[in-house]
Amino acid sequence: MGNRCRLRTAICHGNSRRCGYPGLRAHNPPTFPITQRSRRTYICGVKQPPHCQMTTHKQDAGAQATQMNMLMDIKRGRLSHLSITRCVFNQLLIKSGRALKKMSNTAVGVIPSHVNPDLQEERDRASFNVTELTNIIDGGAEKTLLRKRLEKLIFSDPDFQKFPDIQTFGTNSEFYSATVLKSTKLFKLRRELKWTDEEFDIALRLGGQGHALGLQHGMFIPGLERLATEEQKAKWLTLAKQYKIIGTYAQTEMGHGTYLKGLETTATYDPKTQEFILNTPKISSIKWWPGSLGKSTNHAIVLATLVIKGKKYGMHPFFVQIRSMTDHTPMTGIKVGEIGARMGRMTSDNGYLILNNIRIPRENMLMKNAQVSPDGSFTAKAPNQANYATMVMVRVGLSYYSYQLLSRGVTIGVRYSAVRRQSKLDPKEREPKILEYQTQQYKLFPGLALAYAIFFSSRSLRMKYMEAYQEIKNGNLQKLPELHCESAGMKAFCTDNMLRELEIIRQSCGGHGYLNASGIAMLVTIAAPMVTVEGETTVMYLQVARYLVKRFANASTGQQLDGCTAYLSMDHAAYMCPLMSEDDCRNMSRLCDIYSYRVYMTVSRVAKQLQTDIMNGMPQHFAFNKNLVNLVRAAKAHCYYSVVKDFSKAIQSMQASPQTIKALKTLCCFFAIHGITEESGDFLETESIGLEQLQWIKRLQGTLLAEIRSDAVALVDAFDHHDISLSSAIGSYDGNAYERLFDSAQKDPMNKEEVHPSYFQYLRPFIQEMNKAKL
Ligand SMILES: CCCCCCCC(=O)SCCNC(=O)CCNC(=O)[C@H](O)C(C)(C)COP(=O)(O)OP(=O)(O)OC[C@H]1O[C@@H](n2cnc3c(N)ncnc32)[C@H](O)[C@@H]1OP(=O)(O)O
Ligand SMILES: Cc1cc2nc3c(=O)[nH]c(=O)nc-3n(C[C@H](O)[C@H](O)[C@H](O)COP(=O)(O)OP(=O)(O)OC[C@H]3O[C@@H](n4cnc5c(N)ncnc54)[C@H](O)[C@@H]3O)c2cc1C
Repeated sequence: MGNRCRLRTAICHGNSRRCGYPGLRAHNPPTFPITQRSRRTYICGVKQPPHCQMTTHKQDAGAQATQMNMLMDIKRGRLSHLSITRCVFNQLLIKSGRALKKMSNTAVGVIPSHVNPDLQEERDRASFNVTELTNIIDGGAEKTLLRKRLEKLIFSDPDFQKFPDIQTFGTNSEFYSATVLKSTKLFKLRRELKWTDEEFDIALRLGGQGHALGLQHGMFIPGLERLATEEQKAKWLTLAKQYKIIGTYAQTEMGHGTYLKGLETTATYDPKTQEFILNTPKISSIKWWPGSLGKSTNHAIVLATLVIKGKKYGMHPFFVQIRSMTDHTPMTGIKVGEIGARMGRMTSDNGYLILNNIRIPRENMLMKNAQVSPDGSFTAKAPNQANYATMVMVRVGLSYYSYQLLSRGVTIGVRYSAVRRQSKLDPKEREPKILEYQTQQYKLFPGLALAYAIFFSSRSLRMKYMEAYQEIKNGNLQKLPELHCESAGMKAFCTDNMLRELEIIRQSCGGHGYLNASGIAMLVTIAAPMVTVEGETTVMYLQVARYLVKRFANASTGQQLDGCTAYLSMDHAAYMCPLMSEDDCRNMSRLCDIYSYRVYMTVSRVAKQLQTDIMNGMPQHFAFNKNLVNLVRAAKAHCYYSVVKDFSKAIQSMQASPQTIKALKTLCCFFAIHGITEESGDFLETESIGLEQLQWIKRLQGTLLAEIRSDAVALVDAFDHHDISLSSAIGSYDGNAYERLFDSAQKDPMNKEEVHPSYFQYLRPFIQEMNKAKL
């Protein structure tokens, strides 16, 4: 109601005493029932003066002139569109004839075709060529063209164009249907157009959030590729790749997600029938969370503890049909469904699965790594952890996915900050863009730098993964421990920091950041589970720490280490902080040395403490638990160092113009020194830097914020996210944030009717009752 009054105030040129909101307090509410006829003449129970009663009373000349002036103001862009409702405007149209109608179309619900001048100004001042950086991110100019070609194809489809609105306003069920439609359309296009894997990957990324059938390509197909024998692949992988079957990866249970040795689902071998009998015997053993399971899939890779003649052989994968291929109903003995509403948008139909004496043929155990022969003898070709291969792949993928989410978020935050004006810096000047405030830069630029850092580091991880995967496929598991450490560490680092920065960016958008239409709120909720899925952050950091402590022990015996822990075997005895002056703080090689020393000290201290505790008689698991916080600290330090190093190396080897290199170097340096200021306690405590160096670093941080500020919009433009992928009213390429916000509000189903049914059901009787009451 208040809003309505405020709107009237705006329309009446702020004459609030005559018809507006503050005047309300001076009036008594009407003491008669409000009828359809009388409704328009009363706003908040206040009888409106004639010039505000546009549809019910004849306008006088003055009121007409007022409306005409207002329309002219709107046309010139002087009046905030937020302050005009479509309904009031329609009333104006009826009264003011064709000439006015023409003008009004440019004002309400119509998004200008030009780029917001405030954003254009930012683009004009860029110090480097944005397209060049976009090409680097895409992997070359021809890849950018390929992406754009796919964008054009996919986003010309009205169903994809509608998707952002369904995401913002649809019910869970509508959103789920839209994601099924989206997945099936992309799958069909892939077949019809014979897309390569690369083209399909790009298409999936462009498709934005929510793929009901995402697990098909996310884990089901990769699971079959990694866990099935050649014979099994010929049978099922082909069906899966042709979408003749739709599947998921069902590992987590209600009682256990992290501790895989604790899984309670059993696959008991029956040599008489040569079948496995699958059971989820207790409430805690119900499969719980698998994506696409709730409503979409008809098959699953079910991870279960193998039992032969009463003996347990650890977790193994089984190929199970869960729904009928004719009517999609659950197979006999299976109960399956959705697990319920969750935080934010449900980007997949996560499900539960109960298995009650489900018999599957012996051949349905995925036997690449271990076999059960018809008589029930068990043989393993690889350690049981080889069955974790699908998870390693997804962890690598999630690191890159963190880049995608964060780069979208920071695009929204930076563009919005360039078009939003608020408060005063110089009292004589107009209100500045909020991007001018140093504190705003401090909210946005760590996320911007992190997005680039994650991009380059996850790209490097992907390359290492491809190399190692080829060897692992051929049975050489030598690189597996390091790959596990790096993928677990990057997954934890990227998702954890990405989520933190996204929430800060959301807050940097003020009130609008809380609206779904902003796009940033949605990104935060989509990012939230990423810290949990595929290995919870702390658990993953502890896997890294375990590897670091082992490698430290190796290095202590004089072994020369290679790979990501090589620094542990370097001689650090003569370490001195390499920063001799403030200028040195821009030297990436010196900053990397500081990081390397900090990790070395953190790892060595916790490793020595563990050793002392064990030597003093503490059982190993107790000693480990007593040092968990410091172990996680060591793992985080290791990961930060790796990412700084990867980012810096990528720039060193980059073929690009000096201007682009300079912009990236500034960002990389900012990323490194930001990490030091954030954890200055650790850096000081380990004597990686001294107090004086910290002061230099903090001073430089201010300078770098100002340097990045002038290129901030160009740096986010270089990500080149399509407006449909961004789904953001405040972060679109044209920067017409207010018009898009208003336009979006008009699409809210709540605005379909002028008066909500609850008014007639509850509010009107209540108001009437209150008006009849004596006191
Ligand atoms: C877009 C969004 C898509 C989202 C999709 C999400 C899908 C999912 O979430 S699927 C479910 C994912 N589930 C998980 O990630 C479970 C997490 N838990 C685990 O991975 C394991 O239980 C873990 C790593 C914590 C512990 O492993 P576990 O074997 O039980 O015991 P642990 O004693 O720690 O390790 C034994 C050895 O295996 C090694 N190891 C552990 N994991 C791996 C691995 N993945 N690869 C290679 N080696 C491994 C350890 O380093 C250790 O080696 P060593 O003995 O030489 O030190
Ligand atoms: C959106 C979403 C999608 C998912 N999709 C799938 C899917 O497709 N397939 C599937 O199988 N699963 C899926 N999962 C499940 C997911 O993989 C698990 O939730 C995840 O692995 C974490 O396990 P948990 O829930 O058991 O957490 P828990 O392990 O119970 O974690 C709770 C807390 O305990 C702590 N903790 C646990 N163990 C240790 C330890 N050893 N040391 C120190 N601290 C510890 C953790 O740090 C955390 O703080 C999905 C989950 C979500 C949220």
